[in-house]
Amino acid sequence: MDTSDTHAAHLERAVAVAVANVAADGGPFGALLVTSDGQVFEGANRVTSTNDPTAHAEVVAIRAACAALGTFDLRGSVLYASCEPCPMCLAAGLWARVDAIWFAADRGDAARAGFDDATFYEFFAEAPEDRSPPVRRQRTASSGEPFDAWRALDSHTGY
Ligand SMILES: Nc1nc2[nH]cnc2c(=O)[nH]1
Repeated sequence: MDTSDTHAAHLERAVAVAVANVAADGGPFGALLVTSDGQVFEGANRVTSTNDPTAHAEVVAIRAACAALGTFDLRGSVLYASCEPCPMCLAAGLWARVDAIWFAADRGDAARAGFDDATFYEFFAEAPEDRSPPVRRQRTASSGEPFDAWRALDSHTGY
């Protein structure tokens, strides 16, 4: 059973990864993915160094764990982040099926350092028709075909 000391120790490490990443010209974000058997996978923000806007610390940690473990399902794992996950990272944690997410600093702290995490949460709080940039549906004749093909295939790998 994880104690609050365990969570604090993992968060301290995520924060240390974030601080070290600043000196390496990366964003001030670090994350740890800890599996149920205690394996630890670290991620540091790599957005500017790899020209990848999705390379947030949490996503980097999830990708490292999935690549090393050979799975897309991290059930039983816990994601620790130096800062509250942005909506993308939160969704990545959901898709990875992690059991819990813990964070240290919050979206307000990130905003004070010039990051848009809080702004992007506000995007989802807006009514869909008021969101900017707009996200609009355009039905097409073939839009159902991918799901038809998926349902028709007995051997598909669900996730
Ligand atoms: N939590 C988090 N927020 C961010 N905002 C910009 N980059 C990041 C990141 O790597 N992690």
